[in-house]
Order: sequence, then structure tokens, then C-alpha cells
Amino acid sequence: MEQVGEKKFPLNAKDYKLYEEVGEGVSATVHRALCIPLNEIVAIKVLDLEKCNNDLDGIRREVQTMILIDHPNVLRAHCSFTTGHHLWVVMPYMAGGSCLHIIKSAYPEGFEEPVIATLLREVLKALVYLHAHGHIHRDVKAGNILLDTNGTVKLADFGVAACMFDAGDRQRSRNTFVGTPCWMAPEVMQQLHGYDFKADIWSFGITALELAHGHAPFSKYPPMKVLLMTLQNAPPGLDYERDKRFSKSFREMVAACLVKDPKKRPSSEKLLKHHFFKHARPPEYLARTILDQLPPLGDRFRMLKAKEADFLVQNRSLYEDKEHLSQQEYIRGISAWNFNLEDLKNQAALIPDTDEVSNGEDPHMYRKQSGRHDDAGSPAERPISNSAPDDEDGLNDIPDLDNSLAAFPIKPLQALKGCFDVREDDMDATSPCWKDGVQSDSDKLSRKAEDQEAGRNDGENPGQSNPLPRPAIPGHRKMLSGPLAQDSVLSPKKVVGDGDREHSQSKYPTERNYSGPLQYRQKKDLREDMSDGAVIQRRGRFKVTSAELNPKVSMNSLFNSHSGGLTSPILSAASVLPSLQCILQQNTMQREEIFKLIKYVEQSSGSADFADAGTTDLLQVPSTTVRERELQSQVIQLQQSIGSLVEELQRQKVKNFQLEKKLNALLKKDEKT
Ligand SMILES: Nc1ncnc2c1ncn2[C@@H]1O[C@H](COP(=O)(O)OP(=O)(O)OP(=O)(O)O)[C@@H](O)[C@H]1O
Repeated sequence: MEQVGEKKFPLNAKDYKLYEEVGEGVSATVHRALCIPLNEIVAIKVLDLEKCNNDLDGIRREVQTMILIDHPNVLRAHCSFTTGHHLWVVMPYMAGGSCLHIIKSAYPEGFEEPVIATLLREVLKALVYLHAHGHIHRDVKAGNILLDTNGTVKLADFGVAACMFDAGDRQRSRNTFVGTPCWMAPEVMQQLHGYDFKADIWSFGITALELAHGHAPFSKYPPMKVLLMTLQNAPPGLDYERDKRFSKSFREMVAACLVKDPKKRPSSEKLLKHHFFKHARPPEYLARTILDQLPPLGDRFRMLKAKEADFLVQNRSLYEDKEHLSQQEYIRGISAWNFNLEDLKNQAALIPDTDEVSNGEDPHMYRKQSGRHDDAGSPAERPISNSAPDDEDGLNDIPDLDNSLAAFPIKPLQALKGCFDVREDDMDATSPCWKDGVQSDSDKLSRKAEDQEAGRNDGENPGQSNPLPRPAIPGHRKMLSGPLAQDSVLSPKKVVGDGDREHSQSKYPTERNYSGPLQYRQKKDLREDMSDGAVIQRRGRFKVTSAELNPKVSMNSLFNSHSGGLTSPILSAASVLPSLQCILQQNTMQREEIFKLIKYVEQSSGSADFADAGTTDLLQVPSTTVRERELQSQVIQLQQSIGSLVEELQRQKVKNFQLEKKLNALLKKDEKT
């Protein structure tokens, strides 16, 4: 139980009356509420501790930070306490809502420059204070800039903040991958040398663009693509032509923040002296301009949610395919999450085009262009409308991958397999090779061979995108570790965790269906617990696993799944030999494709930035491929020798049996004589 401030805010839920919901984040819902004894309207952030599991550390950190800080531009908590299995954080009610809400409700094209300057100066004052006290906010974005009715601006959400002066775990946390991809500084993504306050300056620059355009750069792309583009492309910025309405000083301020080398970015203190902020007005200006005509926050929040639901219903045809639904859910879900960078970098290179992930927008956006790129909002970020694609959304620095990728069989969703959690029904139900546990090996093999012969590489086949088969349990629906989880597109179920922590929050009871057979649940749990296939990280609704990348696990699974009713491991091993050969062949082909693509991306980019961006890591792929191939051929050889040993054993058994028979006959003869 914690309490700060002069006013004594009660630490008992009975003393508060919860009103409407006014916000929703990855980890919590926020309500307007009345503090009955003080007769004061407050905001209460409600976190379900039962679903937070091991994320308690993160929550404690957020609350502690919120209570200790003391600056007019930083949202400070009044108090916090637990009630049942919920943690309530009581804070001042910011009736204007977040800048993101305001943009979505009334300013889809972004704000005017004086408004931006005013907002940003207040945020920057908050950063100067936080940095001076050793905090890195790590999640600066429009969604975390809150306004009061009088125009007061406060930076909120310390869910992922880190302290520069901390030792131990918190210090280590600065080497982790935290934040929201579009706003994330390249050095945070790279995780090479850790990062410092300057990471907030990058996010501040991205937030400036978000306020100017109504959405953050790259926001319509999936996180992996955002990673690749942030690392590989020139930094985003204000464009001379497109952003004519903005001043030179604004362009310069943004450019100063969005420098890839953190050392070259100004400190928050220095940035505050930039002449752009001379355009800033007093906070009341915000109340007069952007807040004046807005409906109450609760109504706005409800309208936005309804619009979002409508949008999804109207575009149902687009999302009828579960794959689209998963991707939509996934785009909507990116808010703040951690993941394994290496896995994602590898997966990002496989995303062939964005027509599926960009909500049916220009499928040919990977056109060759020069100069700076710009952006467009994702369904999650941009105001909801059914408008035509924005032609200005060209990505200048993205090479034309169409031809190269056309040959690649994997669709984005499948490309993510291994990074996220997936239910089997997210995957193509017509998978010829591994769909059905009761399918015979020879059947599988012949269908696989047919597919290969026909050159069928349509990307619809999970077996092709991930050639290693998964455990099959005859007669049961399977829960597999793979790509995106799709519970319900309208369900804000969220699971949060970052390595050592896990947190989930579901507003509606549309949880993943665990009511299936126990056997199948155990199987899934077992897979999660296996060291080789363990969930590496969990954040948002996503999980990152290593199982999919580890042939050993899948081989083991293969042995289990194919052993069927046979009791002899030797016999089951021998029976899977043809399948193993088929898999090896497929795997090799796909790995070669991947390698070609990585090479292609590198050559087309040809920029020094890309070398910085972890090319060396990507170059590890061929050596891994070679090693994996060697290992796999060793496995095959071993299987072959096991197979011949089995045959030899059978021969010896037959011989033995015949000899025994002869011996018995001789003995009987002997006895008679
Ligand atoms: N004090 C407040 N007054 C009014 N609205 C608020 C307040 N605090 C939060 N909100 C609203 O609730 C939303 C979610 O809150 P918050 O960001 O703290 O949750 P979260 O789970 O930490 O979110 P995320 O991790 O996605 O940033 C905010 O974006 C904002 O719109």
C-alpha cells in the first residue's frame, strides 16, 4: 500500500466509484472514477494481478516511478493498492485524453505546428526532468502524452521505464528490447552496446512526426518490417515537398532527433533550447484549439472502439481469411512488447509483400525509390476510414523485392511462424503433409512428392513454410507453437512478458480455448517447457519461441508423432526415414531461398547503414545452414544405419528361429531314438 501527496487518498476500493472506461493499454484498463471522501474525480488504472504472473516486478517499478516523480509534466500517481486480485493505481484524471485519442477522433492528418510545438515542449520538459533523475522513459509516443481540460500536458506510462543508476536486474534491463517498434531507436533494436537517454530523443523525434502526420512512420507495417526498415533505411523525417506546411526549424528539430548515431543526438536539455520551441504557446492554447470541440473522453473512447468494430465488420471480407484476421490482430496489438531480435530479423527478411498486412493497400509498395521515405498509419494507428490507399506512402528506400520474393513460398503470416504463438486453425487447414495425425507416412510422402513435382509453392502450406513437422495427435485439434495467435479480432486479450515476466489481461472472456482434451494441453505445455522450444519472450499477445528454429525438437516430435502404436523406437525411427529425407530436401531448398533473399536485400541496399544494422548477424545464416545441413545429413545417415541394423536384426531373428526349429526337430528325433 502506497500513498503520497498532501491529500490523503484512501487506500480502499470502497472509497472509489468506478465510472466509464476511458483508456485501454497492453496491461490495464483505465476508468474515470470518483474518490468519494475527497469528492474528486480521478483516473484509476486497473491491472489484473492474477493475469500478471511474473510481471509484478514491472508493475511495481511503474508504480514506484509514478509515485516518486514530481514534475508538472509527468503524470504522478496519487496512490496504489490491491483489491482482490487487482492492483488499482489512482492518478489525476486527464480529461483531454491522450494525444493519440485526440488525433484519432478529430485530427487524422495531424496537428498544426504551433500545437505540435506546444505539446512537444511540455513533453521535452518532462524528459529533461526524467533524464536528470536518471530515468529513461523508453515509451515516448502520442499515446502516452495526456492532456487535461486546461491544456496541461503530462507524460504518462512508466511501464517500461528504466533507471540509469540501477544495478542488477534493472541495469540489465537496459540491454533488453523494450518499447514500441515504430518509436524505437535503432540502438535499442540492435542491442549491441545498450542504450541511454538518447533512445528517448529518437522516440521524441518519431512522436513529432506522429503529431505532424497523424501516425508514426512505418506504422502500417508489421513489427519485423519496422525493425528492418528502421535499421536499414535513412531515418524518417519531414519532407520538403509533402510537408511544406511545416517550418524549416521544425524539420531541423526532427532531423536532429532522428540521427542514427545516438551520440550525435542532442540531450533533452540541449534540445529544449532549439529555436523550434520558440513557436510554443502556453498550455491554455491547447485547451482553446484542440480540446475545445471534443466530446467527453469516455464518449470519445466508446466511439473509437465502435468505429474500430465497424471497420472490422465492414471489411470482413478482407479479414474473412483467418490469416488476415491474425495479421490485423497482430498489427492492432503492437503497443509495447519484447521479442527476440535475431528471430525477428531472420523472419523480417522473409516477408514478401505487404498487401496482406497493410489492409489491402498498395501491394507494390516495395518500389525502387531514392531519398527519404515516409509513412502511413496502420489500421491501429491511423484514423479508421475506408479511404483509398495513400499514394504518398511510398517507401523510398525499400528495394523492389517483388521478383525475388515471388519465388518464395512463404506469406507473411507463415514467415512469422516460430516467432509467435499460433493455434492450428490459424494455419492452412489443407496442409497436405502434416495436417493430419492419422495420415499414413506413405500418403504424406506421396502427396508431398506430388506437390513438389507440380512446383506448388503457393505459401498456403505450413509444411512448406516450415518443413519440420509438428507433433500430431490423432483425432485431436492441436495447439502448436508457431506464429500469430488469433483469439478474436475484437477481443483485447493481451499477454505481456519479457523473458522473466509474463502478464496477461483479458477484458472479455474470449480466452484461448483450453477446454480441449487434456492430452493436447499437456502436449502444448510440455513444448513450452522444453528447453529447446521454450518460449523465449512473451509480450503483448505474442510469444517468441526457439522451437521452430531448432530441428532437434521437431525431429523428436516427429519420432513421437510417427511412432503411432509401435512400441519399438527402432522400428518407428526406421519408418520415418522417407519423411525425414523429404523434409531435409525441402528444408534445404527453403534455406537456399532465404539465403538468396538476404543476399539480395544486402546488395540492393548497398548502404553502410545496413552494415550497422546487423548484416553480420544475417550473414551467420549460411554457416548455420551448412552446419544444420551437416547435422541433418548425419541424422539421415544414422537413420539409414538404424534401418539396415533393423533389417539385419530381422534377418538374424528369422535365421535364429529356423535354427531353433531345426534344433527342436533334431532334439525330438534324438528323443525318439
Ligand atoms: N490519468 C489518465 N487520465 C485519462 N486517461 C488516461 C489516464 N491514464 C491513462 N489513460 C488512458 O488510458 C490509456 C492506457 O493507459 P496506459 O498507457 O497507462 O496503459 P498501458 O497498459 O500501460 O498501455 P501501453 O503499455 O499500451 O502504453 C492511455 O493511452 C490513455 O488514453
